[in-house]
Amino acid sequence: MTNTWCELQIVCDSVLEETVFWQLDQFGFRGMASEKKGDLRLIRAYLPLQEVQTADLAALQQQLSENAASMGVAAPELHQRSLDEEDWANSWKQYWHPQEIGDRFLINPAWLPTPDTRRLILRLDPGVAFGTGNHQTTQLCLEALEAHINSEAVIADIGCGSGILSIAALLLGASKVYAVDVDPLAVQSTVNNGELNSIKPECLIVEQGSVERLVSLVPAPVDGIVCNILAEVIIKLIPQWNAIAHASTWGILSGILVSQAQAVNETLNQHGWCITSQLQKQDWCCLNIRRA
Ligand SMILES: C[S@@+](CC[C@H](N)C(=O)[O-])C[C@H]1O[C@@H](n2cnc3c(N)ncnc32)[C@H](O)[C@@H]1O
Repeated sequence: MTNTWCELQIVCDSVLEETVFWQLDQFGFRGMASEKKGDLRLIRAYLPLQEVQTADLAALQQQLSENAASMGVAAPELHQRSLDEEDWANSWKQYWHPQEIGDRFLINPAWLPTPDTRRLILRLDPGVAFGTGNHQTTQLCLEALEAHINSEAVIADIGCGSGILSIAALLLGASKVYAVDVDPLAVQSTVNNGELNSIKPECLIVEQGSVERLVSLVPAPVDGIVCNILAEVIIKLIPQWNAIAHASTWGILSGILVSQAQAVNETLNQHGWCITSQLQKQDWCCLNIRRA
C-alpha cells in the first residue's frame, strides 16, 4: 500500500518565514521548501496524511496567526492537499535548489548533477530529517564553522538532523565528528549523507541519543561542539557539556531567537562558558562560545 501525504502550502510575509519553518518542524512536517512569490513566501511542507489531525492544523493556523500579529504582519494563508507517495517524493524536491552558503559551501541536492565550482560541495538528501541548509539557523552554523575549523579538530554535533553540520566540519578539515540525535530517522539520514559525500565511516560516528550518549562515546574531550536546537533545549543541555569539553573547547550554538540569547548566556556563565561573538540573521542568532 502506498502512503498518502498531506501537502501544506503556506503563503506568508517573508519576515515570518523562519518562524513558519520552526512551527512546521515542531508539528512534525518534513521536506520543507520555500520560494519567493513577489514580496511574499510560498512554503510547502509534507506530512503523512494519517498523522494529520484537523484540530492540530487549526491549532497551527492559530499559532501562526499569533506569531504574525506579534510581528505586525498579515496572518499567513494555509492550503492543504493530498499527494500519493510518488508525487510527494518528486514534489518537494523540485522546489529545493543548490544553494551557496557562506564563503565556502555549496549545498547540492543529491539528485542533481554536481556543478563546476571552487566551493566545497556538500551533497544532501535530507529525506525526512531537518537540515537542508534552507533554514537560517543552519546557515549561521555553517558560516561560524568556516571560521572555526582547523585540521585535526574533533567535533561533537548535538542534534545532527540530516548531518549537514557534521559533514561540513569534515569537509573543512575536521578529523572526526561524533554526531547524535534523539530522532532515529535523523541518525539514518546522517549516515546516508555521510556516504553520499564519501566520508569515511570511521570519521563520522553517528548514534541515537543526546549528550549523555556522547559522554560514553567520546574517548577524550572534543575540540568543538555544534548544537543547533531550540534555546529551551540548549539551556537544559549546557550543564552536561563540561563532561565532554577541555579547557579550550569552543562551541557554536544556534536555533536561538535574539530575545532568548540572554537566558542562554546566563546558563553558559553558570557553567563556565562565555560568548565570544554573536552572528544574526533576522530574528535568529548564533553564539560562538568558549570556556570562561
Ligand atoms: C533544528 S534541527 C538541526 C539539524 C541540523 N544540525 C542543522 O543544523 O540543520 C534540531 C535537531 O535536534 C534534534 N534534537 C532535539 N532535541 C534533542 C536533544 N535533546 N538531543 C539531541 N538532539 C535533539 C532533533 O531531532 C533535530 O534533528
